[in-house]
Amino acid sequence: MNAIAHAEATLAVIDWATLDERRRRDVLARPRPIRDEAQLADVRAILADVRARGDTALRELTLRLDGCDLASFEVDADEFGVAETEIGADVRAAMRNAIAHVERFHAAQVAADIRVDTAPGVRCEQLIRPIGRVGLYAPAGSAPLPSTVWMLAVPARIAGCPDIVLATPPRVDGHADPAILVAARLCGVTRVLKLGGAQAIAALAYGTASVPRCDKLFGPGNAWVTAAKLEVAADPEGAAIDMPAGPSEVLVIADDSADPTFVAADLLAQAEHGADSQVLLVSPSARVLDAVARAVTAQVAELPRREIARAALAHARLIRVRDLAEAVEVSERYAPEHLIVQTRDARTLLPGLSNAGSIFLGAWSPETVGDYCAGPNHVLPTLGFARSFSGVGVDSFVRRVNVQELSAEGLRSIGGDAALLARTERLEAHARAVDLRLDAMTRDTEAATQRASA
Ligand SMILES: NC(=O)c1ccc[n+]([C@@H]2O[C@H](COP(=O)([O-])OP(=O)(O)OC[C@H]3O[C@@H](n4cnc5c(N)ncnc54)[C@H](O)[C@@H]3O)[C@@H](O)[C@H]2O)c1
Ligand SMILES: N[C@H](CO)Cc1c[nH]c[nH+]1
Ligand SMILES: [Zn+2]
Repeated sequence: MNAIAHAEATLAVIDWATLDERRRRDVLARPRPIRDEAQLADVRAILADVRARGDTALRELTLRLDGCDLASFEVDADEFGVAETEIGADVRAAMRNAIAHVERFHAAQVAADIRVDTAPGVRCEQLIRPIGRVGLYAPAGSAPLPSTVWMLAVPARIAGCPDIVLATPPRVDGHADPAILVAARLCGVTRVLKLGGAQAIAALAYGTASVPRCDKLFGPGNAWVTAAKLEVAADPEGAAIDMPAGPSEVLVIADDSADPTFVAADLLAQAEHGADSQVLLVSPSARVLDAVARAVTAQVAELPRREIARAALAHARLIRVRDLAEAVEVSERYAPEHLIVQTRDARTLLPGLSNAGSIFLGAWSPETVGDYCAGPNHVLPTLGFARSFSGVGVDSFVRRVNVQELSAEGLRSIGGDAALLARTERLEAHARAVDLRLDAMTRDTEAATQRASA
């Protein structure tokens, strides 16, 4: 192990070849997003309180956890108006550009209804129907994230969701972050509630006198938000959720052609999100690993959020592998939220990569552009869920409704199979629902034959 120690942070290079299987598992392990049973108990108490006492509980929790006493959670026209004056024309223009790119990418995701005759007279359809009311969450604890507003609201609107509600934590002065409000307006979201944490999720999932109950909840958040989302998703009376989202993650694969200052900057971009951000560099080049470690240590000192970034760097992993094929293996095994490939011909690695929320190819594709304005979504699976979940997209906001319409000919052709298969499962009532109809058809045919011959 080659350690580059500095006063602020120690970035140690781990040699993958020297690790046994158990150590490899430990190196790639993530901390549990929910700290312990006590934190889970807190979240459950908040959910139960909001269910039992509605707005009164919300008001008390908002005072205790966000430090402000709100008579109403809803952002009114005046507050939207003030927000507009606080955000410069340049920022608004950049938001408009970002929203346009995100719209362009997501518009291409729209799926069409399908209609297939699987056998003569057996018409099968799949209709795409938007979810009725969706609840979006834009984090604003340690840093307000207006970009999350367009990443959620744009696909919701493209999907055709008729009712979009946004929740975001209030500041101690009782106002919502102005950039979040401007972003909401630009996306056509007019209902914004100043609620944060588990209490926001409880209100959106169960409804209160002033918060409408939503069918599905979307968006990232801290451990309280994530735990609350998982709880309401497991409750049949709660709400569906997009995915379990945890702290931000980046894994960079770099070869000896990579610019260490670019790689360091990309690692720090995720590290500054939170002390629990997951930051990994995998490279076959000892020189690059050492140079990146030095560049990280130099760059972090210049950052306003350096203490947060340093806390995340304390558990960053710099892994030396045999070659790029082994780097791909490590990345596939880790399944990062973001994967950055800074190698000579980055695209050649793409066929071997599938366990990642979002992939950034080449030196000119910083992850930052994906966070804001390239077009794809930034609400992505973390915690290894990139193995089985996709990021948010238009399909997250719709349901596929199946339709089947059979003619008599259609039922004649497949009804016998259905009845036989039902009896194989010992489900007699299922079989009879078919047989009754086939018998009726036979009787009708016989009656028609008799009439014709009379
Ligand atoms: N995976 C993704 O796609 C993605 C995208 C963007 C952000 N993120 C992550 O989202 C997270 C945002 O977290 P945040 O904290 O900045 O904002 P947040 O809005 O998620 O949480 C703030 C709220 O947490 C609640 N809270 C704080 N301390 C509490 C306590 N002790 N008990 C109960 N509730 C408490 C408060 O009500 C507060 O309103 C970060 O971890 C970031 O990495 C993930
Ligand atoms: N990187 C975050 C997702 O992990 C998204 C984000 C928003 N703003 C900046 N970054
Ligand atoms: Zn980010």
